Amino acid sequence: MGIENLKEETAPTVAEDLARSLQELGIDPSFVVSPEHRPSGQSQLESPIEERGGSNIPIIDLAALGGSSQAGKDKIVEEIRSASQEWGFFQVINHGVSLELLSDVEKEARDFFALPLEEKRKIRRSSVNPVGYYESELTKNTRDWKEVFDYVVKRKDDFPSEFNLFFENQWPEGREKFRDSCEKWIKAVDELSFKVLELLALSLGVDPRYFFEFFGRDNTSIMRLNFYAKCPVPDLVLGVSRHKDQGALTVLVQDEVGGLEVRRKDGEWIRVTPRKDAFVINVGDLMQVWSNDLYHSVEHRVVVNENRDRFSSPYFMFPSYKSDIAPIESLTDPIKNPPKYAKFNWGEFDKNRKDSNFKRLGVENLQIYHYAINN
Ligand SMILES: O=C(O)CCC(=O)C(=O)O
Ligand SMILES: [Fe+2]
Repeated sequence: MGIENLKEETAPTVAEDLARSLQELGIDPSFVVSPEHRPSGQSQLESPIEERGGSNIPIIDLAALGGSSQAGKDKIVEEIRSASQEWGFFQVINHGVSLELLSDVEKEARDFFALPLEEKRKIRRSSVNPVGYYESELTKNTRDWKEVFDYVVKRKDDFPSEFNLFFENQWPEGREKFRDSCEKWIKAVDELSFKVLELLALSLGVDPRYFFEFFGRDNTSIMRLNFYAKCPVPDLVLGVSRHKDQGALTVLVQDEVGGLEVRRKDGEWIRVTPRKDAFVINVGDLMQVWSNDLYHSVEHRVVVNENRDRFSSPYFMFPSYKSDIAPIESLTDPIKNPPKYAKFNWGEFDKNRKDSNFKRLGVENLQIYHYAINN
């Protein structure tokens, strides 16, 4: 009995074991996701979705947008409405963005991320300039296993001073090709995102240009290049922890490696099948509010793997900081469908969220449900 007691006292706990292994691997423990949110093993996810009794994220062909058939266009709008309600996510093909541009930007991005850390850190994002390189982003107070490079279409010259922010692109020195590809890339994806914004407006039954006023020259949309290095402990960390995107919509490309997972209505995590010729689009928190909960901003996360690095590039469509956001009046009804959210200012919301990327908070950061009205 005495010997057993001794053993119990000296045997390391699971937590101590984990800490030791991480130290041996040189991994910062702040990457480790709490057990209930860890990825659930790969094998099940890789069996075809139909075999698991499920359906996958809809693929919508945009080819008819360029044609003259009204029926073709109406079909797209209907598919977008249905996907936004059922999934909050869809993929689009025949979107008109050049795949050559994508391969240029991917190659340049991979070369950039391969630079030594001290080089990349010369253009590091800060709490006052939210664009540039960054390697220690927190999602749900856990460090993401990724590196990012963020940039915007143009410098925001007349940015409201009370936010103590300025958006000034920081380009790595001597990499003209990188900068050139990035600039072409954001222009092309920005154009596509406006097309999708029009389709979303139509799908909600409002004027196709309804949302444009929020996305004038002083919009705060951000293009991101993501690099997820291969990881020796993919079961313990996430490339990005579960989260919802806070903007209007996100337009993303991913390479063939895969790892983006979306939480389906039944709670199951569904892997988005990578397609080089597709953009993955999801409606964000603002679309949820505008639609008065007809559409949902859905949780998603990124799983990493042991064997391959992964590249993705999301464009976050964010409005002007002056924008006030509230459910669209014509979609509400005082009796049958009262507004589910109080009006709030995008600038205050986003600034609060940006600050939480830098500070480790004991509580969840600001979410749209904090503006919900309990009818
Ligand atoms: O890399 C991805 O596939 C998704 C990234 C993402 O969800 C995000 O950055 O908000
Ligand atoms: Fe996201």
